[in-house]
Amino acid sequence: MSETSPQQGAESICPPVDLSGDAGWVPFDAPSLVGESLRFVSGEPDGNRFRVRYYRDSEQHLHARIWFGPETEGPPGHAHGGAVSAVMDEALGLAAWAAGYPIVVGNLNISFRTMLPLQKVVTVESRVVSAQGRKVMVHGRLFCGDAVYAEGECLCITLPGR
Ligand SMILES: CCCCC/C=C\C/C=C\C/C=C\C/C=C\CCCC(=O)SCCNC(=O)CCNC(=O)[C@H](O)C(C)(C)COP(=O)(O)OP(=O)(O)OC[C@H]1O[C@@H](n2cnc3c(N)ncnc32)[C@H](O)[C@@H]1OP(=O)(O)O
Repeated sequence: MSETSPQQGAESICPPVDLSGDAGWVPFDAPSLVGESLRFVSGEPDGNRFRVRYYRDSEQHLHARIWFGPETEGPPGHAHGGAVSAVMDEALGLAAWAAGYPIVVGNLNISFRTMLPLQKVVTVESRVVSAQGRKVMVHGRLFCGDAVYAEGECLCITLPGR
């Protein structure tokens, strides 16, 4: 039996993708706000899983430009629902942090509206829609052009003492 190298069968790294923002968006430095812990989604900006860049618009709303790579596959040729959920978890939770609320996510509801083809650049837009006591509600939508792939409602709970 011939030996196989761990490299054999590994997918090669996909070429660069354009994650630039819309006119008027300003790059948002997530690690400077929340530290380096967001590696699950944002940790490999040149890899084959997710590639993410965050921006804020002139009204300070957070936007994410995201490429779903081949390693996010669920249904053949399309993104795994957990991959979409992970992106929404990070992007909507980060939107609360960016709005000044030190939170963790307590509840996240995702509606998967359309299957998301792999190797597509999409946008997550988010809005902090309410803040009452420790509860901060953030809504978001993952889309490209007219195609909406997922919508999310994220209940964030502020952490006392932070
Ligand atoms: C990701 C690192 C997190 C570490 C945090 C530390 C430092 C933070 C630093 C950086 C963070 C960086 C980035 C953040 C951005 C994105 C990261 C992605 C987001 C995540 O991936 S984050 C991980 C997943 N997340 C969890 O791992 C949470 C596990 N969980 C808990 O840690 C507790 O469960 C907690 C704290 C949520 C609440 O616990 P608690 O004891 O402090 O407060 P309590 O239970 O009293 O709830 C107070 C009021 O919220 C209502 N409430 C609570 N939970 C609810 C629910 N599920 N549905 C409906 N209402 C709910 C109650 O009903 C009550 O409401 P009322 O006051 O009206 O009665």
